[in-house]
Amino acid sequence: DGKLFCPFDLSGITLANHIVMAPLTRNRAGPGLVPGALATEYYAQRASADLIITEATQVSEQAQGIQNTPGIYTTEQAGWRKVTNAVHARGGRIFVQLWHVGRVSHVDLHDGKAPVAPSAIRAKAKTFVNDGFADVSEPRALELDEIPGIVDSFRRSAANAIEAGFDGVEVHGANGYLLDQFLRETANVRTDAYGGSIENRARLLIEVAAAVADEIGAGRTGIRPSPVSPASGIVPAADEQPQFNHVVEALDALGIAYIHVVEGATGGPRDATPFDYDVLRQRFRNAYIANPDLVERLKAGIPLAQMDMTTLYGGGARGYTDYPASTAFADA
Ligand SMILES: C=C(C(=O)O)c1ccccc1
Repeated sequence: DGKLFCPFDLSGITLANHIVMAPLTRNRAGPGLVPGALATEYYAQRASADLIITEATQVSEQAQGIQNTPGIYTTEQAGWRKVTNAVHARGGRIFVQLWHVGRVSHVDLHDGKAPVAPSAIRAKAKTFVNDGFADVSEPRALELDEIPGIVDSFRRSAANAIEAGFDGVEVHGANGYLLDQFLRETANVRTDAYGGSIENRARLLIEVAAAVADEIGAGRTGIRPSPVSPASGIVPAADEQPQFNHVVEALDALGIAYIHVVEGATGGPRDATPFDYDVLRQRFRNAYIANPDLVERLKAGIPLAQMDMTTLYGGGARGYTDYPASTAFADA
């Protein structure tokens, strides 16, 4: 509809186009779970999207669920500043996606301690630890008095994000991770204020969103939900509409900048809708990894490079920073 390359006002932040780089886990964090040595180049190469949402970034040690994913809860992890400076130097904007995996984790990442969850219900899912796939571990239910600490870890990480130069944060409320686990009857059987009804199951997500918005401003706060996705062992209820109607209404009341909805299954088939999302998703999702200059290619109608599926997660420059920008512009 011709808006793709038109400017866009995101709560006072003027974006040059309607193209956003989606959060993409790449498992290349360095020791101390700081952004990897190549992260600055990787994100700077893709700054023309004008808004980048980083890979999921954990808000505490407890929040980690896969090897080599970065954090933003220690002083050392303020190393993100190199990334934000490089993206800003190219006129781009960048939000960090704040993540707590909850039960989608493994005891080997937590010195033998059980991962946490709304209830002690193990996900039928695998994670990647010790350089291999393994079933996620049996979680323990969070005590009621631990929940304020979870909210606070998001609040503090949001403050760290602004300190590190990010333009805002996206709270990861999707894909079967902690905040999504609380939303689901099949993962959350609590009988306290955080379970047993639509409002109670949404309480933690809304408290986190409110704390982040209070800390850094609603206009710098986004949320990612995934209403019907079965990702990470989540079993959606037969009808998730009432639950997510409530979530969206409560988030809207906070005045946050955006809601970034996963439509259909994460990385899988979309719901039966009159619009074929699959073509768009394949084109933009794959393209973003393999085409650092996606915006320019789309503008000029230059064919898109295809991504190498074997170098998505972990490793070094191959399949990360070595995708070339198109030379067609040089000839033009
Ligand atoms: C953070 C992820 C998500 O939101 O799905 C993720 C994690 C591991 C591999 C791919 C994606």
